[in-house]
Amino acid sequence: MSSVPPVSPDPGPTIEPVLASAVQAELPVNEVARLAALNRYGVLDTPAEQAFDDITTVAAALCNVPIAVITLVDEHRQWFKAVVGLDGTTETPRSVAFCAHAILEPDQILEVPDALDDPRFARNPLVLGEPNIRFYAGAPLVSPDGQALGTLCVIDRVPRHLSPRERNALASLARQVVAQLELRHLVADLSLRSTTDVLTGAWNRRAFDQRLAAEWNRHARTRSPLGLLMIDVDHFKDFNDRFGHPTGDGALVQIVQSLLQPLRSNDFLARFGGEEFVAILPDADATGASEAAERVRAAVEGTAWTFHPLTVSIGAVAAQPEHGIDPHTLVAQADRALYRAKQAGRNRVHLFERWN
Ligand SMILES: Nc1nc2c(ncn2[C@@H]2O[C@H](COP(=O)(O)OP(=O)(O)OP(=O)(O)O)[C@@H](O)[C@H]2O)c(=O)[nH]1
Repeated sequence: MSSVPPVSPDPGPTIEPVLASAVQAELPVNEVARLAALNRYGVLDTPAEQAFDDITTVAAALCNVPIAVITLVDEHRQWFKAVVGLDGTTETPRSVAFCAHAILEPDQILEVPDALDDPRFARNPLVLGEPNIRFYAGAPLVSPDGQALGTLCVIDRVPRHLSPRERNALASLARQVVAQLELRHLVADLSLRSTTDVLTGAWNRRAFDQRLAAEWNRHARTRSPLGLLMIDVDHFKDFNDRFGHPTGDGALVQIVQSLLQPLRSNDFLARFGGEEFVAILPDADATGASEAAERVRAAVEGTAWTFHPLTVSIGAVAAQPEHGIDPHTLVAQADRALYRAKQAGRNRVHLFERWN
């Protein structure tokens, strides 16, 4: 065996590899507000939707390009809400995103006729490799408060230009993307308002009915128990009479905080009406429901009240699938148990146990 290392063959003249590297866009001056506006829409990582898919389809057809994308520029990535012509791609790093450059000028379409001729993009990995971008035009998606959230962009693998009509059409479609985002945001907001109690911020009766129906179905499907607490503030009329209705309103707000504090994150608290609240306790059997009720009762009793101490009485109940009851009966039984707790002196829990 020789200790002399083998002589490597002459490598010949060196060829510099063309290294892909992106010229990163600067951050917009209003980046914090821009990201806040984007997050307000709650659109990131949502499933595909026909209305957005339709817009990219129309954009690709109008501009006669193989690729069109609705892309939203998140903190470290651009995420695609809708895409034509890029199978399976849902996001790329922000560092290589053309759109990260486009959002710097919210009032203009960024048009790159030939990426290989543009020092910002000539060595971009999306140009030198898949999807081999040569032409790019991105119309910023500008929210009503002036934040550029991302772009509607059209892309080709050959150099080209947009005609003035195509530019106008692309800008119009970008406005339609924002209109769709606004519409969805408004609907979500309205839906939240219609299920929230204005005074306390707790879920309202409508939300309770919906959640009880959903939890009841789950309870029947998984054959897991379902607990329910009916909670009523004690002597609240006296409190109102003594301190006035507005102070009573403040106390109801404080009560909701006390009621929520011992509940688990998947429990559901709603204002049933007036000074009565209801909590749905998924998977809680009779023992779990009465223990949770006692924790809730104690939390209210232990609250540092602003005006005068308040207590609650609680009717607790838990359904097992073999009980063969319906959700209305569950609520009625919790109400009966609450009545018993009131009769027994208030500031206490009564567990409903007898089904037959
Ligand atoms: N401030 C305020 N009071 C409310 C609200 N909703 C219901 N109430 C009051 O809650 C009181 C309920 O009175 P009652 O049903 O007699 O019950 P209670 O005085 O709590 O007596 P028990 O339940 O038997 O302990 C009434 O005075 C209602 O006006 C509200 O939104 N704000």
